[in-house]
Parts: sequence; C-alpha cells; structure tokens
Amino acid sequence: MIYTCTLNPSIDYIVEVEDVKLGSLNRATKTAYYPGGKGINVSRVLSRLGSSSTALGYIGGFTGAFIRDVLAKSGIANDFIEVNEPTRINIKLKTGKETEINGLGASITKEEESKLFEKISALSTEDFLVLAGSLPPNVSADFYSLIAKLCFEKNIPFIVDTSGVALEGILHYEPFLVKPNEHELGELFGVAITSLEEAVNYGKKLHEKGPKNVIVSLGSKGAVLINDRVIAHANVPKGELKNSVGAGDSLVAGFVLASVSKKNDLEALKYGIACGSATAFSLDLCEKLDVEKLLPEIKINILS
Ligand SMILES: Nc1ncnc2c1ncn2[C@@H]1O[C@H](COP(=O)(O)OP(=O)(O)OP(=O)(O)O)[C@@H](O)[C@H]1O
Ligand SMILES: O=P(O)(O)OC[C@@]1(O)O[C@H](CO)[C@@H](O)[C@@H]1O
Repeated sequence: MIYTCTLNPSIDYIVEVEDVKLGSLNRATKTAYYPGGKGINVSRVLSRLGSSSTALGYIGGFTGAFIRDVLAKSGIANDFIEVNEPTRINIKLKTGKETEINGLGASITKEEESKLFEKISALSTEDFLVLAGSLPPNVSADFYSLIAKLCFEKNIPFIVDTSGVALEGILHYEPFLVKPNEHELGELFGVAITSLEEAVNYGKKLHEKGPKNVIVSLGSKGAVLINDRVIAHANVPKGELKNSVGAGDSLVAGFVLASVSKKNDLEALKYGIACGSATAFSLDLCEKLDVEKLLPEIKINILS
C-alpha cells in the first residue's frame, strides 16, 4: 500500500481576479476550494490514476472536516490524526500570474507527534511512504529526519518532497526518491541553477549523499532523473499552462506509481512528467486520460 503523509495540509482557495489593487476592494471572477498539501495531492493524483493510497498526517477544525469529506467522496482512505487547531487555508491568487499565500498551519502537540510515529512504525517493507510538504509551525526542523531514520531502520521505502534543512537532514537515510525543483536544489548547495548542465551536476552531488533516485524538476523545461543506472532528461509536452500548483506532487505520484508497478526508470520518468504536465494544463490535478494523451509527446534524452 502507498501511504502519503502531509504534516501541514491545507485547503487551497483558488481566487481568480482580473486586476488586483492592493488597498482596494477586489472582486473575484472565479473561486474554487480543493483539499491541498503535498501528500494529499499525491493521494488525489494516485486515485485519479486508479491506484489506492492511505493519507496520513494531521488535520483539524472545519477546514480539516472539508478535506476528510472530499477525500471520502473520492474514495481515498485516510488515517489522519485530529488536532485542536483548524487546518490552514492557502490562497492561490490567479491574476495572469500565480501568487501564493500559504498559511502557517496548525500546531502539533508532543503526544500527536508520537501518534504519527506509532502509525509509521506499523508500516511494512512492502509499503511505500511519501512524506511531502512543510512542517507545522511548532515542530522541530529534524522531524522529517526522525521519520526517515525510523523508515531506514525498518526498511520501509520512503520518499521525501521537501526543501532546505528538512531535506538535508534525511539524505543519508537513503530515501527512494527526493524531488527538489531547480531553486530548491540550488538553495541546498548555495548556488543559483540556471542551466540543464548545472541541474545535472548538482543533482549528481545530491545523489551521492544517499537518495536512490533524484529528480530535479525544471518546470516548463521538464525534469532530470539521476540514479545508479542512468542520467536522463525528459522534455514537457506542449500545452497551455493553467495551474502549476500540485504539478510537482503529480510528478512524484506518477513516478512512484510507475515504480511500484515495476516500470523501468525511463518509463517512470516519462509517466511522472506526463502527470506533472497534465496538472499544469488543468485547473485542478491531472486526470488519467489527459496523462495518457500526453505520454507519446514526451521525449527522453539519455545523458549518461
Ligand atoms: N509550464 C509547464 N508546462 C508543462 N509542464 C509543466 C509546466 N510546469 C510544470 N510542469 C510539469 O510539472 C513538473 C513539476 O513542475 P515544477 O518543476 O514546477 O515542480 P514544483 O516546483 O515542485 O511544483 P509545485 O511546487 O508548483 O507543485 C515538471 O517537471 C513538468 O512535468
Ligand atoms: O506550504 P507547503 O507545505 O510547502 O506547500 C503547500 C502547498 O502550496 O503545496 C501544494 C502544492 O504542491 C498545495 O496544495 C499547498 O497549498
């Protein structure tokens, strides 16, 4: 079973406004609400691709109830831990450009921290855990590293999609996959990544630190996969960018699903890219039919 874990979920409140004027009343032309947070997005994409998963993490209040309700209606199993404060609302403002304001999120008690460790301890080597997104405001920066250590010791395959110190602290626990975008990768090494060559070079340095697979996602420039067997770049198909929120999560969902379905490295990269791009070309997350339509357009270039 694939498990996703979202420590700091959200409702994503999408607001389209033609021309925002700061300091004035602005009226939206369109609004929508989606359950959000990176792990939850992975679960939602997996469900759309026809695969089951169980969503773990913390949820609270009326906003948490909305997330539970939408996931239940989509048939997505969850084993969330209920917390006292409401789950945050993240504003995704669309004005021709995409502007995001993410909330802080609900605080977690020590007891709630332990409850999550108990749930993760119960996973087996046949399972797969996807840990994704930011940490709740009062949780210590090594929280992901403690979960990664637990997975490493119990041989539970895991993926971490996060950035900064939280990402740095898990690398030596040999995650199955890390997927920084080019900015997050640059931030780790204190450089600005401006070319495919630099993405490959720093991606290789990241791979040397322990992860079995590194995918450096490059937005409209595709992504690079680096592992012990291959270094390959995939382009993106043509399409109109409607929404990049969740594109990275869709790439992770597609790659994981293809990997657990025993597809080879290049097929898994291709499938991940198709999912990421199908989301970028939709208002919400990708649908399976759109993913399948894009697959033939994706070209893989083996770099070594
Ligand atoms: N403009 C675009 N056109 C086509 N595909 C895109 C575009 N932007 C993103 N994608 C697809 O989504 C994948 C992930 O995108 P990106 O590198 O922006 O990840 P990310 O920064 O983690 O995204 P996010 O945090 O917004 O989910 C890309 O590798 C690509 O397949
Ligand atoms: O604040 P975080 O946890 O870094 O990111 C949260 C978030 O921006 O990521 C998802 C898209 O990847 C959205 O659903 C959600 O609002």
